[in-house]
Amino acid sequence: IGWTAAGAALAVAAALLVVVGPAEAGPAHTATGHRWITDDQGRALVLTGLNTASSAKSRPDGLPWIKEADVQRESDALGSGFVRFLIQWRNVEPRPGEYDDGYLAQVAERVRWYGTRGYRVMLDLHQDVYGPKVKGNGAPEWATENEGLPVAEQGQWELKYIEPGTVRAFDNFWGTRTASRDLRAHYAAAWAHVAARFADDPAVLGYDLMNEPFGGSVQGPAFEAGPLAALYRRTIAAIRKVDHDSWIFVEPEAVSANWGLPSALPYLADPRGDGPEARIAYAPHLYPLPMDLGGGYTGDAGKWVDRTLTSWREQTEKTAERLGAPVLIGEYGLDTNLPGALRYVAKVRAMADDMGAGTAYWSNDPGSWAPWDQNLKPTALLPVLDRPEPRVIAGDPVAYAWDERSRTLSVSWRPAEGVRGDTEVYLPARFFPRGGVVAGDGSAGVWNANSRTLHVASGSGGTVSVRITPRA
Ligand SMILES: CN(C)c1ccc(C(=O)NC[C@H]2N[C@H](CO)[C@@H](O)[C@@H]2O)cc1
Repeated sequence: IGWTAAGAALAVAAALLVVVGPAEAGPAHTATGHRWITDDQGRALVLTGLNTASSAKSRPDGLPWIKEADVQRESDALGSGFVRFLIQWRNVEPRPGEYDDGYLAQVAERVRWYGTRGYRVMLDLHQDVYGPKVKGNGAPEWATENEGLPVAEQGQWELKYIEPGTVRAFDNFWGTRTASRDLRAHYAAAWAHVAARFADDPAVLGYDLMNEPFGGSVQGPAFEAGPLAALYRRTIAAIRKVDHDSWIFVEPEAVSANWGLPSALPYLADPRGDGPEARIAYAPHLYPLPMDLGGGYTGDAGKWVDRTLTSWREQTEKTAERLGAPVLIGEYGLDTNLPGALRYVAKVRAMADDMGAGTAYWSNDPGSWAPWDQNLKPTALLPVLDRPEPRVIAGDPVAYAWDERSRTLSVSWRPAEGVRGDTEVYLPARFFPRGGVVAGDGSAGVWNANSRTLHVASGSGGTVSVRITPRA
């Protein structure tokens, strides 16, 4: 059976695992007490942005299509403050043990384009289908041991993952078939080299260790709790030797977690410390398989998507709690020509707000998935992504939610010891042409027209709750 058919069965099974119910966010609440990624003033970060860029997978230079002006355009159009920036192992380590610091200098220049505009950057060592030698992207040829086994082109790109050559390359990478070369040592060392380069870069928030991990012949809990967790532990240790403070993001196996199935990823200790000192974050992707069945987000397909969202949230929060980790949805997205697509994106953003999770939409590459077309003109997706949202919250977030009907952004938090600065909320021009008015606790707010952010000071003690509406 095709991968999608098998996947559909899995996704339906996952959806049945949960009590029937919509994925609608409940009363706007976020899980207080759960972990947050914080800035150097101790404020909770609400990370919202795009994946940049799928084009890096195939370009020989391993870089995204953008120029600096495109970063400025995104900042003006979306007010986003976060980017998941794709980089390639083939460009980091073109020959075994030899690192291309010219490539990292090119990456650093693009990081600066984002950093000077207030963005935080997560570097994603990206792979799909292992690497170019097996018709994928990511790994260098010298690290691709497919032993001459074939990889036939497929109508659906995902099916290349289960071609003989690809499975063999993954098995030899993970060392689960024979005592092959320790390619995992190279992978951890490559990350240490990247981390040493960016450890002191104020714009780099952290590192996404591997995009959508795949276990080859070993799947599910045996993979996640086995070779995947072992590689993560090895890589975390290597990074922490050169970078004490950056966040380290770990992903579950893609073919289960993307679709709302459970992850068996175990707790991963951070050498920098446990509990509040740990800086390990959980970064799953969200792609409800019923969406791929062509019905978009309408009718029965829409109902199955909602069940998948409910299952996905339940499994994600279970795994994040086990890891003691904040959640960042590293990828979500779809072809916005599908029926109901924009309603789906809005629902994912509302769910992420309700979870207190960051989001990186897939992707910024011009086209039908993106907020801009091939001529860089805004698509109907842009206003759905360009929504009022906190950027930083000066304490322990209790809840935040945007209600389009009443044009009200509600934010509540508990001021916390040692947290300095204001709560800053982003107010897009389409809803707040002249900024916002604060009702409830907190100060009247100070408007920064450049960044389109309203800065709200909060008193001490108790819970601060504010409702922000457009200034007349
Ligand atoms: C069979 N396997 C292992 C598999 C199937 C499907 C996906 C996928 O859809 N991924 C979703 C998106 N993520 C990548 C980039 O990370 C995009 O190319 C996919 O659309 C991944 C793996």
